[in-house]
Amino acid sequence: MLELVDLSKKFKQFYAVKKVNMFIEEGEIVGLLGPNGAGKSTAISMLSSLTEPTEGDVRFRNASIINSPGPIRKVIGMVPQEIALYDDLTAQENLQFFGRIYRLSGVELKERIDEVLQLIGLAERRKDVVKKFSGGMKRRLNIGVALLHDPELIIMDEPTVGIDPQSRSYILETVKRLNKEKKMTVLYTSHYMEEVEFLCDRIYIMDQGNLIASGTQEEIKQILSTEKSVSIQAARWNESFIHSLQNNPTISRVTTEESAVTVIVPKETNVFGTILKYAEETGIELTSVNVQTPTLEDVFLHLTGRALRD
Ligand SMILES: Nc1ncnc2c1ncn2[C@@H]1O[C@H](COP(=O)(O)OP(=O)(O)OP(=O)(O)O)[C@@H](O)[C@H]1O
Repeated sequence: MLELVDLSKKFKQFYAVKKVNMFIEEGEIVGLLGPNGAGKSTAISMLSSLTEPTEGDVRFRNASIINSPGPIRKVIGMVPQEIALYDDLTAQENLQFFGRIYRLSGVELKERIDEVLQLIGLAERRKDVVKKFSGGMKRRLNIGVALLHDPELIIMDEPTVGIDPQSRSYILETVKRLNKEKKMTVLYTSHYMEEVEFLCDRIYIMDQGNLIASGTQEEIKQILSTEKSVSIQAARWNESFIHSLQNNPTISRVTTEESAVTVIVPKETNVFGTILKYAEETGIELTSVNVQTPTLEDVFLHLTGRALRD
């Protein structure tokens, strides 16, 4: 359906997106994962024909969109990162306003608004002004606007940032439903790996303008097939314990969080004895030591040396 070919965007001397190649097939949910500043918004702005690339091409159903963006604009629904709604209008009035921009009117517009309000779970709040809405409700209405013209392809730019868990899971379930019931193709960008793991058939991972991994979840996790990650939990940590782990040559990475320390070691290594020994030497009371199946977060850490949410 959509193909990005050696796509680049340069701002002065700085590449926000560098030679990115991607494809999206009809009916897929594709995830674009990367930390803040990775280049996700710039990439989707080019693939939806809002920004012109510096180099490369975007092909929609085998035709370049650079000089003829008409066909993609007709079928695309874009959910921007920033909420674009009128605070003093009701949910329904916002949908009417944006519906007219999509050239919908009369019975068709009314039916589309009814369907969208059901989909985003705001039918009962249709007559309330948006300024009374929670952040999550505004996000849902923002998604509703992009669904008004019944797009074939919807692009969502971090649609769950800064909202309550309930709205977040509502949005994730809605995306799944749109894909399953309406066969909508979805490109979902996020810096939350668990969202992408939950939703997506295939995933692209970007960092600093570059595509650093792509494939199904299983394929991406294969990158770590020679390593395993071990999660260590304790009530308190001390620096000597962390230093001992960092100085151990078989441990390739140590990540410290409040409640857990994670180490990456070669798959065949038995690291339990070493961890117990360090804990004893440094007076740490361990509560658990577990080998974990790798997550996309681990893969990102492995490829870049940084955590996804740094
Ligand atoms: N118009 C612009 N002029 C100059 N630099 C820009 C412009 N737009 C984006 N950038 C830079 O390009 C890089 C990629 O930004 P982009 O917004 O695409 O990242 P992102 O992955 O979407 O991250 P975020 O989640 O923070 O939006 C950033 O370093 C950003 O500062």
